[in-house]
Amino acid sequence: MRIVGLTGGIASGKSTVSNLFKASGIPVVDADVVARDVLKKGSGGWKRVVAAFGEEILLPSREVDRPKLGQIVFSSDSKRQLLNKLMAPYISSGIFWEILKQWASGAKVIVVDIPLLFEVKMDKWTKPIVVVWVSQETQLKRLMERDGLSEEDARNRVMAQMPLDSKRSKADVVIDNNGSLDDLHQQFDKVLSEIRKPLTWIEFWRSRQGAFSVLGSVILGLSVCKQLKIGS
Ligand SMILES: CC(C)(COP(=O)(O)OP(=O)(O)OC[C@H]1O[C@@H](n2cnc3c(N)ncnc32)[C@H](O)[C@@H]1O)[C@@H](O)C(=O)NCCC(=O)NCCS
Ligand SMILES: Nc1ncnc2c1ncn2[C@@H]1O[C@H](COP(=O)(O)OP(=O)(O)OP(=O)(O)O)[C@@H](O)[C@H]1O
Repeated sequence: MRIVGLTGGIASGKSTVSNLFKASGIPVVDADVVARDVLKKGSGGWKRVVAAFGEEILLPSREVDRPKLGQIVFSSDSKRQLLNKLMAPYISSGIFWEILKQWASGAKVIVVDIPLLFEVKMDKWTKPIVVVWVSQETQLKRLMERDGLSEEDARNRVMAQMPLDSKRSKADVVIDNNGSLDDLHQQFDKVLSEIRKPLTWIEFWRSRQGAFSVLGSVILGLSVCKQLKIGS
């Protein structure tokens, strides 16, 4: 099994590339989707975040007012770090379970689409690391167009992440997404051939995917035993 790390900056084009992986039959674990579930009303993450930020971040439905919480955390490093600290355990375990489910269903390659790959140290578990890179000018333009943000709000969100050039320097594979969608598709085809090659044994163990496979086998084995009530 190969766990591919897909990252970039906000609005750099990760979801666009994710959709190309899905269209090629490769399952994608989307960290943003996992993070949304963590904040679902009544969940453990929701309780911790509401306790820390107060009920003013809730809509009348008592679901989190996401734009409002975004405004709070993307304009204050300390509040963003607090949110990350509260949510990180739930996000990491959620990503782990999603990968395990895909692996148990026989997936040979799994892509993890995660904006904060380096920040949450998921880069240790993925190979290759694919970074979708754009210039900051393109990034701000697309972010403002897509989300209807002011330049200040867009810049706050961009500055809340590790600089994209730093991520690019840590990448195994860089997709330059400054061009058209056709240009992106051409680069994607090269990436696809790269990730379909099996990992060498050294890559398998060095990227901790060996450890993941052992851990996943133990957990799956225990859940099968529990279901069959073996050893009870
Ligand atoms: C603050 C929240 C509620 C704002 O929600 P909103 O719907 O407006 O934005 P959304 O979740 O779609 O995020 C848009 C993009 O913002 C960036 N982003 C999100 N959270 C963070 C963060 N903590 N630090 C830096 N960038 C972030 C990502 O590139 C993401 O793709 C939301 O971003 C959130 O819950 N963030 C904390 C969880 C997290 O860290 N998610 C990143 C997964 S690795
Ligand atoms: N090559 C391209 N040319 C023009 N527009 C693009 C290109 N790639 C992506 N876009 C557009 O730019 C915006 C951001 O792309 P996308 O949503 O894929 O970024 P993302 O990295 O997933 O963002 P986020 O971090 O918010 O999840 C979208 O509106 C998308 O349609």
